[in-house]
Amino acid sequence: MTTTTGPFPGGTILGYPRIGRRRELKRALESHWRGAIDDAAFHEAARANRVADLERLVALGLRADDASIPVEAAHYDHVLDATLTFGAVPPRLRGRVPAGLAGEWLLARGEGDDAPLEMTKWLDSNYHYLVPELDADTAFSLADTRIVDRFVEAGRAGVHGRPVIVGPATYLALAKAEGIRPIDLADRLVPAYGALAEALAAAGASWVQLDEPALVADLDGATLEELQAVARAGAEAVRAAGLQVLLHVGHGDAAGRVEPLADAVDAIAVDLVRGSAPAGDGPLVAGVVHGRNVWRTDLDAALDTLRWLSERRPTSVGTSTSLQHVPHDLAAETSLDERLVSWLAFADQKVEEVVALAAAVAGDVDEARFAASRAAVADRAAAPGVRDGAVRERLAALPAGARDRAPYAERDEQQRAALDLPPLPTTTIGSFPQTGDIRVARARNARGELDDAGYREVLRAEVRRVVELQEELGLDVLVHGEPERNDMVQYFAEHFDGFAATEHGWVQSYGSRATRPSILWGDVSRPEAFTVEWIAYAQSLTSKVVKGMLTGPVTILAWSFVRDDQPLGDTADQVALALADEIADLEAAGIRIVQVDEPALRELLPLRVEARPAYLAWSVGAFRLATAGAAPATQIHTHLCYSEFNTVVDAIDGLDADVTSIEAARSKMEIVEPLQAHGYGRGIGPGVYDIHSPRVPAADELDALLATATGAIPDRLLWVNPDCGLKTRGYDETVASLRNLVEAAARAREAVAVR
Ligand code: MET
Ligand SMILES: [Zn+2]
Repeated sequence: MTTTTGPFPGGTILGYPRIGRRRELKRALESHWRGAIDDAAFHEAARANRVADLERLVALGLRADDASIPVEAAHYDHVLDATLTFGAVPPRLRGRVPAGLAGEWLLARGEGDDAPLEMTKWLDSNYHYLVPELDADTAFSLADTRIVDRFVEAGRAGVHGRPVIVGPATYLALAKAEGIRPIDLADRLVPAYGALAEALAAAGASWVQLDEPALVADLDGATLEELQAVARAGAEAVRAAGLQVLLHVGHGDAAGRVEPLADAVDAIAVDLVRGSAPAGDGPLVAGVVHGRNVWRTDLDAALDTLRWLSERRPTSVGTSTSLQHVPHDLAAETSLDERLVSWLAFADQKVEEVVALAAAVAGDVDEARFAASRAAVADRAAAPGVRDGAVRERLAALPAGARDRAPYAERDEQQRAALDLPPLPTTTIGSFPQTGDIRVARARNARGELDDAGYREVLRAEVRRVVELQEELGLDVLVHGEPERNDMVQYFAEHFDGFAATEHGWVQSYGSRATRPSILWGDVSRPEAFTVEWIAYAQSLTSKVVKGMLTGPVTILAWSFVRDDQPLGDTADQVALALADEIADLEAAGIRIVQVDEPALRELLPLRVEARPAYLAWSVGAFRLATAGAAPATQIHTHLCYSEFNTVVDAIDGLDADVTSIEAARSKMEIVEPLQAHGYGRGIGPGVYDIHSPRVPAADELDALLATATGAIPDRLLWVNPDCGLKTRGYDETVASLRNLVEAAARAREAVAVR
């Protein structure tokens, strides 16, 4: 049993996965959206999932009676929960958001002409939250009681829990607003937190967790002093209702950022995996168990830290962030290598680590558990594959210039001669619609009902269809369509040494969507070529040039669970060399253009300004290492999407790709101006077709976007392409959209020819 070492419980977690051990919440959401279940059935399924999780946390050893257990579990998104709780209806929907689930889905998913709230990545994670939309008329009140209701529900299940909500500083820092800075709405928002706290106090709550990760990030929308002032006001409003406040920052180094708030809160939860303890002697929840990665905690090292801290201040054991970023339970994995399993901890195992550490701090050391942790740490350090001599020697022996290609002018000349493309060449980003037939064939192949030869024939037929379609549409640079890829990272992980794939390791990406990140556990290399077969087959079907298609090192790291025993940059370089081998084989097979996608380049950008130059140096360096071996006549493309790239134009230039396609349609070509200002001098394809929507872009829309592009980018550099891959779209809308795109490019070509 854990004991209390301070005014706060001895051990806690800052949040838990909400999608359900078997993705029960996903199924409930999608059934409700389909109309297969009614509101009552949805609420019952969501309730059952929440209560099962609470019971699980108690069974794992968290105390049920002292606010150790966080109570949250949003239906769709925790930022949306705050939006609904405080009635922050987007101005464009004022007076039109129905009560209950219908209103929640309207904000989350949109309906007809009403777009949903925009979706953006949560801090530096791959989780997407719904961005609050505010304006000068936004008023806040306690408009929805879900936070209180869930606390009461937990009580009925025997758990005196700790309600969790995004704090006001972070809520406003992550919001967008028309005509006003969101942070300037704090005076209106804070009293609503007070009202919520009063309702929670009336329901019997003792502690409230305010999540304020914005305090450890450098964000454009507010200064640190402003964020601190708003966070303080929020905490004071909650305390005024008689509740105790746990301020949770997590997500990086809180030292130097939260000290001024110490007197306004009752405990601070910080990330000690990525940061250090803030100064002071106030109660700390020491986040020594990593909430964002899947490695087993080194319990000895963690206990040392905890003992040192607890001699100086009241200290509880915690996770570095919510556990929502890791899968539920390692025990669900039946096909992972046993040795690898012994090095890992998913959410449930991390809860057990917290409980064991809390007991140890209180003097009750579970020797067997500590011994097992020690053995795992030692075994992992020495295991074959974790360090591969050949990979390490190759990296250590990289010649000077291993990251440099020939000067662009020389490449450009050779590529123009080799490729013979028209001005404003048209292309796509790689994937074509993943049809139901392909998915069924893949599933049947996995179950052994369709043999490998049969599966390959289904895929080859799809490649034929995609090549024929592109020829018929008149695209200039063709792709094979990526039918063989379930996922643009997992497919690479499956073909590289040093990676493992899980069976049930789902992590929520947004709403009902989850991904299954691969685990990068060892030194990475590529045993044999794996994309060449598909690209070369596509090239054999056409006289037009077919682009090879690879996923870049940064994106492979960003969308996997990555080893924590060496710098990320070293791991990225290993992946880069594996990709370089693939590029060499593509060239040898006669492929003249290779695209290396880096959609996550911006996502991994550190939250703190001071850490950004080092990140950009290694990430850009890894891309260059992957591509520098290509012959000058081979055209290297890259593709960037999912983010606002305006702030990293230098890094985009640093990639030294010959052609960069970049998401731009929804932002109306916002990126072209910074590129122009920078004097960007290589090929660029700002996306003109927003593939995130089923809408077919109309001719005049495409003409307008292309006019903006041709106005800012020299004709000889401009490419015409969609924003991103087409794999989530249907064939009908894809064909219609690409037809319009090719026609618009032809019109733009004529217009630039007469200038
Ligand atoms: C998220 S970026 C996707 C790029 C990939 N080549 C595709 O077309 O699907
Ligand atoms: Zn993309």
